[in-house]
Amino acid sequence: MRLRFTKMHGLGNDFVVIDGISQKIRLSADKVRALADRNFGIGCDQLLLVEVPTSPDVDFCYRIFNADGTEVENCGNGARCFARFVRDRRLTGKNVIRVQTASGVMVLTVDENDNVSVDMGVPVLEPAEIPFTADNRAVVYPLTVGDHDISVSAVSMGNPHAVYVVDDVDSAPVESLGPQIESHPRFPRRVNAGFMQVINSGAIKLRVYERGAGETLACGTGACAAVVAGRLRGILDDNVDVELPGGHLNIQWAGEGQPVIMIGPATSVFHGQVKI
Ligand SMILES: N[C@H](CCC[C@H](N)C(=O)O)C(=O)O
Repeated sequence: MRLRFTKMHGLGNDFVVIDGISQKIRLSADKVRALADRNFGIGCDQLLLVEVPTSPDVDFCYRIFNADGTEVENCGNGARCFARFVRDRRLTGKNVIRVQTASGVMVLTVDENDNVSVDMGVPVLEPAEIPFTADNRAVVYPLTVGDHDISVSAVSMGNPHAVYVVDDVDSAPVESLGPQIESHPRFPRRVNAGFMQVINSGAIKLRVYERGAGETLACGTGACAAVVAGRLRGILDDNVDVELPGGHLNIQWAGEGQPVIMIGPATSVFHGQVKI
C-alpha cells in the first residue's frame, strides 16, 4: 500500500503525520518503527495518526506513537502540528479545534500570527496516577539513579515526566542520566526525563530525554511539566518562557487545579508518499 504523509515539526521535535480519515491504515509497532527509522524509513521522533472523532463533542481523534513503536497518551508539540495539519489539509475550517487523545480532550486554538495555543489540561500530581512509586505526594522526591542520588519532581501531563533541576543544561548529564531515569523502576510506564535550568522566575532552559525517542530538540509536555514543577517549588511565575534546543515555548499555569496553556509554532516541511 502507498501511504500519504506530511513531515512536520514543532521546534525541531519532528513528526510523520498521517491522515487516517481518508486512508485506512492499521499501524503495528513494527510499522511505526520502520517509518520512524532515520536511515531506512522517513525518520521522526513521533508518528501522529489523525482519525475520525469517537464522540460528538470533539472534532478529531489523534493518536501518538513514539519512534520505538509505543503508543502514548499525549504530545504537546504534536498537538500544535496536528492543528496545523487539519487546517492546511482543509479537514476543518475551525480556529478552535477539540481533539481527543488517549489522555483526554484538548482544545487547540490557531491564532492570527500562526502560533497555536493548546489547553494541555490540568497536570496530575498524585504519584499513583502519574504513575510513580512513592509513599506520599511531594514537590520533590529523592531518586537514586545508578550511583547518583538526585531529586526530581514527578508530573503527568497525560504522559509521565520527571523534572531534574540542574545548574547548567548545556553541561547536564542528559546522555548518561536520561536513559537511566527513563527506565527507572519507580516509573512503571517509564518516564520522560527533563533537565531544567532556572534563568529567572520567568525563564528557564530545558533539555528532555524523551521516553521512547531519546533526547529531542523540544518537548511540549516536558515544557509544561517543568513549569509546573518550578511553580510548585516556588521558583517560577505563572507565565514562563521555556528555551529548548529547538526554540522557545510560552507556558502559562495559574496553579493547582488549573490547566496548563502552551503557545508555540508548528511547521509543515514536505508532503510525501511511502510504500508500507
Ligand atoms: N515521548 C513522549 C511523547 C511525545 C512527547 C513530546 N514530543 C511532546 O512534545 O510533548 C512520551 O513517551 O510520553
